[in-house]
Amino acid sequence: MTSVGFNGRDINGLWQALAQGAERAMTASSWTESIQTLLASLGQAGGASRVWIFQLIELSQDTILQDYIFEWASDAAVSQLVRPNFRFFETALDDPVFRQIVEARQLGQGHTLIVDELPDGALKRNLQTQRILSMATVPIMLHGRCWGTLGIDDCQHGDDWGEHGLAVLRVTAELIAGYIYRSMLDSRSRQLELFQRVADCAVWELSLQTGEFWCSRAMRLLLGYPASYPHVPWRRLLKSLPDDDRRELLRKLREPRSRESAQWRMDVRVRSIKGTSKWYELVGEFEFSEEGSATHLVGLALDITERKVHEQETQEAAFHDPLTQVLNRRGFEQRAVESLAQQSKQALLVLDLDYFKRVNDAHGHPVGDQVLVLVTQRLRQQLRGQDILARMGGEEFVILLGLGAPKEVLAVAERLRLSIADWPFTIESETSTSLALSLTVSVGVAMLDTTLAPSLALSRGIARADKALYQSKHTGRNQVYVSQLMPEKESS
Ligand SMILES: Nc1nc2c(ncn2[C@@H]2O[C@H](COP(=O)(O)OP(=O)(O)OP(=O)(O)O)[C@@H](O)[C@H]2O)c(=O)[nH]1
Repeated sequence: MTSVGFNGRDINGLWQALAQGAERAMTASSWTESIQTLLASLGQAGGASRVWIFQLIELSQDTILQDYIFEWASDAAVSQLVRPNFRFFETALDDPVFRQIVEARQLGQGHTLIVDELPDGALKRNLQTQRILSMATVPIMLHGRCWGTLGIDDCQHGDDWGEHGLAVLRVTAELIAGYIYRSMLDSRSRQLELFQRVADCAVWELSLQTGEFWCSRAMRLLLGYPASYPHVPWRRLLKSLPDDDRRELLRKLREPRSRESAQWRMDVRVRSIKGTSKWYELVGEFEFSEEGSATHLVGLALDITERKVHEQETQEAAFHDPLTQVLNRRGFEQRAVESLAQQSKQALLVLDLDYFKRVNDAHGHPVGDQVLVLVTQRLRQQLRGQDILARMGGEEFVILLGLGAPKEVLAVAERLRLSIADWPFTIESETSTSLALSLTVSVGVAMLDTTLAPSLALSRGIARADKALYQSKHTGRNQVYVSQLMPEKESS
């Protein structure tokens, strides 16, 4: 290998200095210190006057705006970093040689110049003002674009740095690009973590082709993994979802996508490895290959547990009776329709306390309230898990029984009636002695026509059970009346 470059520059010495500089730069406390270390190694080994970095700020048709941001100088006398004319300095591109150099730099090309050999013009004058005899420059490329320029000035020798000299500079520029890139990533990830903390969200990315999954530290923490945990596999994440959420998620991922329907969202419950469950809103956007097929889904996971709990509480409140805690009319209708859609044989019972007004009138509304709570408890004790009990309003209750045989339905209705009538309700009072109140209930029964749509079967069933209740009330109360056990006989 050639150890000496053009005009006696020791290229091997330069490589060696670069390698040593890069090693020292690894232990530097910051990226700027790493760069400074490299520049110094290069400058000293190359016998240069200055090694510098200009950052490209803006390039237009006619001018280039740059900033002098790093420098190693062999001597304070040749240092230019602190000079005000190098702070955000704008240079016209009217010198053809300079324009050509700037344009070639954008494409990644380096240059070596001997100032005396340059044609007269702005560039030559400019370099002569700085007393430069020879120089070499290479671009620092980031993401394929020219981020800035690394240059080496020699104010003592007018030597060509040659291809070997440029090669050393190019490798140095590559190392510098690595430091800059790392520092950018570092500060971006800090910003990201901060954003995620403030917004209570995490970032994730899924490859639709390989199933490879990446999630930010914030998400690993949310899932209960230690911050240092390197990678949460997609399969493991899927396992932490309840079955129905997992099925829905996979289904939604398989839906065909186009660039016009790139947006994606879903609410899921996720169990952390500590066993706690949380709600997340996943919002994402598909990325596409050049051929137009979806390749990745990239998105945010927002913790919406509080909102979901609140929604559930609001829904609970909207579907339940606050006094007795059983379903209200709305809740009953919803649950009953769901139940009818699943189970065919069902009977409907409407129960209304007899002369309940007297309880309120004699003992006051609060006592009436206590009775309603106790009545609900007694009714519930007679029912099975799949039966649906609701308070329709006032002192009226409704029950959807998961039974179809008329005899069994009647037996339950009778049992319910007796559970109220058979023994008095004891009402404890703080101010007076406890009260024992005897009550009875009238019951109307209807078998549901399960050949009808659930909501129609239900509304017709309620109407018939109401009629039966009316009959029960007007023929003496405290009894069970059955509308007609077989719905088809109703019209006869
Ligand atoms: N304490 C209390 N009373 C209620 C509540 N809702 C309705 N009521 C009362 O229930 C009573 C119902 O009276 P009525 O409709 O005349 O019926 P009843 O006295 O039970 O007589 P029958 O049904 O004909 O046997 C009224 O006094 C209502 O004020 C409630 O939430 N709490």
